Amino acid sequence: HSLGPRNDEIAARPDLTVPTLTTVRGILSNLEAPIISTLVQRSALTTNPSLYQPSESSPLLHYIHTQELEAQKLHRFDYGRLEYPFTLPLISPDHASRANPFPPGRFHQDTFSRNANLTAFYTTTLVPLLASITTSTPFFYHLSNSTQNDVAALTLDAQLLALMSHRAHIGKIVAESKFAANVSGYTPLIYRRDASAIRTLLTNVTQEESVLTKAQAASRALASAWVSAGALVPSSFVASVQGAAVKVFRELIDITTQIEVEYLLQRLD
Ligand SMILES: C=C(O[C@@H]1C=C(C(=O)O)C=C[C@H]1O)C(=O)O
Repeated sequence: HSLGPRNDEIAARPDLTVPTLTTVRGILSNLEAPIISTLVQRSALTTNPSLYQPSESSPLLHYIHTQELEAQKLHRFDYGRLEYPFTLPLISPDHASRANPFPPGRFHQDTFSRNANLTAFYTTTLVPLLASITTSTPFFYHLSNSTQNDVAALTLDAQLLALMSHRAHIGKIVAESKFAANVSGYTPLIYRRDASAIRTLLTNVTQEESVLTKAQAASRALASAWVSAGALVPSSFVASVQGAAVKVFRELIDITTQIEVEYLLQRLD
């Protein structure tokens, strides 16, 4: 696909207009509860470190691959869905032409996914944190009293990674919406391929801080709700989940920012 989409593929691609930044921020905010809920559920299971070697042949990525083959048939990764697979080839990029122009505000598919960074963060940073939450009574009960529930954990890992990936790749529409609101500011930087100036122009530290503050409050609320609901979790559960949630959102902000920059570098292709 290095030559870009085939003509029939282009014809099949809708002209998708992105929402304004305020609406996109609401879309990002709407993903915080599901990400943190899944993190809370996952934190109440034990962790088998052998599933998470940082390699493409890890049981984690193998499990995700089997799910993605089915998901693809159900159109999970179609154009404009902002869901990008971890183990399958990526959708081909858009190229502007006279017959197929991309005015500001129209979504323009690029060639980037940052899923590899997410799995690296997950296996090297998040899994050790999850493993340190010593749950002696995971919610799947086996008569053998084994605390190992590999499939239950992997199912939640796959769900959590898909949600995190979706959140980060919404950076593409954040970027389009910022571009449409400031075409004359971004255009020369894109032509100069000045990634660091683009990053400076799109970064909003106040917004980032508000995302982190909300993640901290939401993780306290959701983890505490598990305790009130009767979950047999250690006394450190709420604090541990909060610590993990803040790490997750700090990483998501960084990866979202990278995705925004990369999207803009290809915006005029
Ligand atoms: C998503 C935005 O862009 C950047 C990334 C942020 C994030 O991932 O939440 C927050 C602020 C910006 O630095 C935004 O401005 O809302």
